Amino acid sequence: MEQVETKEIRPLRHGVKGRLHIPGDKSISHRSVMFSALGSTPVHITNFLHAADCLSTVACMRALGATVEELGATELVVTGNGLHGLREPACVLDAGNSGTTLRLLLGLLAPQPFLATFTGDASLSRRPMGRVVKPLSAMGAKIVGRAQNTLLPLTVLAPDGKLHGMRYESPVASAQVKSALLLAGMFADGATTVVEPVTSRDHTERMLEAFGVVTEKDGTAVTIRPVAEVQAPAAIEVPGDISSAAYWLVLASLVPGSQIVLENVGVNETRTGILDVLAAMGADIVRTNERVSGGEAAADLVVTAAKLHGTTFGKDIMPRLIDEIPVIAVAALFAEGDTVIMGAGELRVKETDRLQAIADTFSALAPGSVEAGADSLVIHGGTQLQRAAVPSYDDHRMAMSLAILGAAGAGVIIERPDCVRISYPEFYDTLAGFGGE
Ligand SMILES: O=C(O)C1=C[C@@H](OP(=O)(O)O)[C@@H](O)[C@H](O)C1
Ligand SMILES: C=C(OP(=O)(O)O)C(=O)O
Repeated sequence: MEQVETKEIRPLRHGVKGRLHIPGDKSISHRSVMFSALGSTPVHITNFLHAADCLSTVACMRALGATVEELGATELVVTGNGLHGLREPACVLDAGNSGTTLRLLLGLLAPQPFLATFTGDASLSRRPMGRVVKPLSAMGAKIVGRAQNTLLPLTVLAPDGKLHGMRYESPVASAQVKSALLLAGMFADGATTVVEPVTSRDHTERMLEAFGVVTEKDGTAVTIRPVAEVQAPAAIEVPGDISSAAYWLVLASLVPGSQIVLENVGVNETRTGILDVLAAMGADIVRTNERVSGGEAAADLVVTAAKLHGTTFGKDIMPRLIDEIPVIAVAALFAEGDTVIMGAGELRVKETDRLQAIADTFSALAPGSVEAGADSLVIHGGTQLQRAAVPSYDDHRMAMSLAILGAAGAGVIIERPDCVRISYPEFYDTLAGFGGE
């Protein structure tokens, strides 16, 4: 029988204390390298997220002709060959586990006068790409692939002339869809507008502005016009990732006696849904040292343990906390009363089906604690916990959320734990520093 790697997380015996550096934001790190590759002057990127997903983006951009120098693990200098300077890659582009790499690059490569083929890992090969291929094809892109051009492997061919700008009403609130179309729209023959049901994270719009490209916002609609060139900034400082800070926000809230300071966390309001939900649950989180860098807001977050109670939220806040649902579900498990999460269907098409994964693992660790619907979860707080072995589903956010559940509760054994390398390689070391291993 195949030996499955496991990691045991023990219950913490005391509160967590101290100051933590939070690794760079994943979304902003991807964009910093992609957009710098479109300029013609060097961009010095600091606090870059040195994790597998962003390294997939670095490898793809190198294959497309950009120069990426690594001054250190989290410090890069990226130099492009101008807006029209990407070149045909000599190899297949591997997006690994990263939906952001694949969807944004489909948009960026759709207008280019060359061929590129994408592959990815087993998880990415199951995720839906029709949501970007369909609108890009309507703009004139030629993208072919498995399952009627909706699944990896996918090949982007040179289009016949320029793509056509268009107005697209997206059925999903997705920054990856929006960003793919805005990037393609830079090279189109007219304006491109993306309308979302609810506004998704706006890092693309903010970083484009730092590159001298203005987008126009009108409600949930964003418009980009054709661009002749971009002016790369000399430097980009990536703030800490609130999606990584989320694990410590929940752990310190749950374990009595805790107080920690999470340094330099990105608090762009399209990302701070978790702060609003935890506040509604009674958490004690205070922002200090608020500042803005490169158009992105950041702050230190001071978290003190508090008694949490259940809450209800739905689709309007979902894009602002989409990746934090697994760890919010952990907070709900320790809260008093029920938490109801609605409009969360997008979780079914992430690295794994996260609604099913939460339902199955919580049922093993706290039998009877969760009911999953088609796009909803009800979590019964205060359910009796037990130690058990549970799979990570090779999903970094599931592995980290389960580790927090075990550390704050009765312990846990995580099968296939190493997927945390996707977004937070030092996660287990940090948890061990708190006594959780
Ligand atoms: O644009 C981005 O950087 C991301 C957008 C979100 O995905 P969707 O666009 O699919 O919602 C999020 O889940 C992902 O982790 C990163
Ligand atoms: C969904 C995620 O990322 P991506 O879509 O880039 O794979 C995530 O990090 O939780």
